[in-house]
Amino acid sequence: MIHVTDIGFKIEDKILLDHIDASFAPGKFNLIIGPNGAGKSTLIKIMSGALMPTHGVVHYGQTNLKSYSQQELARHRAVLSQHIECSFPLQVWEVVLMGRYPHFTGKPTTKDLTICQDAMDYFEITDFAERNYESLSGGEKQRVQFAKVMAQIWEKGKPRYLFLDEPLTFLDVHYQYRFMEMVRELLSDDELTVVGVVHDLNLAAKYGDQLVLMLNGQIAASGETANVLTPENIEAAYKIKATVVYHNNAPYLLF
Ligand SMILES: Nc1ncnc2c1ncn2[C@@H]1O[C@H](COP(=O)(O)OP(=O)(O)OP(=O)(O)O)[C@@H](O)[C@H]1O
Repeated sequence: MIHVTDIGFKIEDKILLDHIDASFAPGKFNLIIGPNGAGKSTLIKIMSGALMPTHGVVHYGQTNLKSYSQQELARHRAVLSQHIECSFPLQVWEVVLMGRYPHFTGKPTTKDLTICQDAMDYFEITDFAERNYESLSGGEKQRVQFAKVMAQIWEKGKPRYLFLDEPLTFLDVHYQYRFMEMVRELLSDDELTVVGVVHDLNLAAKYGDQLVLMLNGQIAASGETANVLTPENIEAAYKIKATVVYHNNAPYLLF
């Protein structure tokens, strides 16, 4: 469980986040939505420990995020962001192995290598394990990054935290849905807490259990998907009229 209490963040006089209170439960697909510039990535950075808030506190379970060492944090939480460049030539399996760096010193153990193989199998990239990472397409690179971050927190039996900042960038529609399904499957482990940012409101409607709608650095609405994705909330946040229809008991938006 992640608890965010009274988080504020400002740069000089610009307030990026203002009085953010939220909780993100394990075993649920928690998604943050909101228009460009609303503060979604900034909140993800603060929750993952990449940015220090100006105000407020983040807890993983009962533990204040500030009390983790960098290495301990890296063993518990992984972050997938949209920046997927690699500055030197590596084969795909070597990129995935980077996810295990917080877990070994010197040489990877057999367990590390097995985990990398399992993660590559899970994300269906084993066929190009020996390829030069830079030769892959944008979508293929993104799948390699998924395998890397999951290899980082693969082991069950302890609380783990996964942050996904616009993970669907570069993926075609097949892999967008496939990836959301894969995260859903991973959530059968109720020690895994996932918080993701997505722009596609229909993907949020289909897969999100709990949504947080951000606007101007604040939480405009939060809770169960159907209660957040209302025409009123969508118009207030995105300045666009939407009709909500229901398909298989899930809301679907028409614009
Ligand atoms: N270093 C910075 N200096 C000044 N303003 C910043 C800085 N970093 C972010 N911002 C501003 O803070 C606001 C929130 O940015 P953030 O990236 O969190 O938004 P977002 O909701 O993730 O947006 P998007 O959907 O476009 O990715 C934006 O207006 C952005 O321009």
